[in-house]
Amino acid sequence: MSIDIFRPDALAGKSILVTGGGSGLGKEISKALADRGATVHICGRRAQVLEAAAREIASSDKAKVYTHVCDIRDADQVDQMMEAIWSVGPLTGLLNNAAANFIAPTKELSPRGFRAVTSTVMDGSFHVTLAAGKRWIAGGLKGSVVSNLVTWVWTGSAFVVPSAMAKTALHAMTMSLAVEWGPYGIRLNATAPGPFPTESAWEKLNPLPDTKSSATSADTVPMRRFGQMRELQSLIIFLMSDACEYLTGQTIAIDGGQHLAGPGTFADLSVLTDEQWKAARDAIVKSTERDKSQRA
Ligand SMILES: CCCCC/C=C/C(=O)SCCNC(=O)CCNC(=O)[C@H](O)C(C)(C)COP(=O)(O)OP(=O)(O)OC[C@H]1O[C@@H](n2cnc3c(N)ncnc32)[C@H](O)[C@@H]1OP(=O)(O)O
Ligand SMILES: NC(=O)C1=CN([C@@H]2O[C@H](COP(=O)(O)OP(=O)(O)OC[C@H]3O[C@@H](n4cnc5c(N)ncnc54)[C@H](OP(=O)(O)O)[C@@H]3O)[C@@H](O)[C@H]2O)C=CC1
Repeated sequence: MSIDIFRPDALAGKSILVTGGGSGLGKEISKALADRGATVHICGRRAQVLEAAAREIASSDKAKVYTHVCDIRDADQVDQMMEAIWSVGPLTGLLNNAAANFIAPTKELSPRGFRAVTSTVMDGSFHVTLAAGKRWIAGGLKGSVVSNLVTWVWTGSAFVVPSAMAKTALHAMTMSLAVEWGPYGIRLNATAPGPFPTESAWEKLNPLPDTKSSATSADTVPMRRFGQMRELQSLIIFLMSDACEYLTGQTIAIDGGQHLAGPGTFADLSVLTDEQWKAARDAIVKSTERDKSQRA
């Protein structure tokens, strides 16, 4: 079980927008931010979901939580939301967390299917980042943007191609704007979580129990377990805090090593017994001795 190393006031005075904060990881992260003293704004397309989430987030503390019905694919709606937020007070942080995804053979995707994912993940996150960034720059304010990405930004992934493409675009945005907006004191970082099961993601990525992918299995993770919410919460509290002001442009994997344990590596040998390792060594020594005996 991971421990909580943060003071209750670690984020006092911060005001953070979590897109897609009404469900899944966004809601759990919002709770952690509010618990550390941040004012939290959450947005999504479903008013009822947001209201229920706000009650949960606020109940964990005397937190200030604001809800905004906003489809981030629409830049005008995003701008109206930002005006409403700034009328309460400027943001200090933004978590790009809202996403759309589903598994599908790429050859079956229609243009609308492709855009359903990319317009949310890439366009939507860009609209929100730009709307916050230009207000920070105009006001001479610092800001911290964190985007929840995925390890496919390094590996790609079959059968979720629009998501892999759009998340990789945000990885590029993170590196690019870290440089362009660094002089204004605006930091951009990203997380690349491994499997942290949520209802919605598992419905879209794991719809058939008998054909479960290794991507959503704990067996393929070197740590042999799913991520714990506390672990992702801790990373994002840290990135949103003033503890790491020199940290920018980075995408940080938090996946128990899963993306490093691909089939092109020897990760699967971790199941070998001591006896099998001894037999392997004996076989290698034998082959080396044969090679040596043939040398001049
Ligand atoms: C190790 C684990 C890593 C996990 C990493 C990442 C995880 C995630 O990001 S999980 C996030 C999951 N959450 C969501 O997806 C929530 C939001 N999702 C949605 O709103 C819907 O599921 C949506 C993506 C389908 C978008 O909804 P909407 O904008 O209302 O779009 P439509 O229903 O009108 O559909 C548009 C278009 O897409 C086609 N389509 C939908 N589902 C599929 C599918 N399973 N396969 C192929 N195509 C699909 C649909 O047919 C429409 O196209 P047309 O038929 O051409 O009109
Ligand atoms: N769960 C996991 O294991 C992993 C998740 N991630 C990433 O973490 C993030 C959260 O995932 P998770 O919590 O599992 O998924 P959820 O589906 O629970 O969360 C997605 C959220 O985005 C919101 N959303 C979707 N489309 C829009 C839109 N157009 N405008 C505004 N809000 C929108 C949804 O609300 P509404 O439908 O009401 O609009 C929902 O609250 C995603 O970026 C995902 O890619 C990355 C790696 C692993």
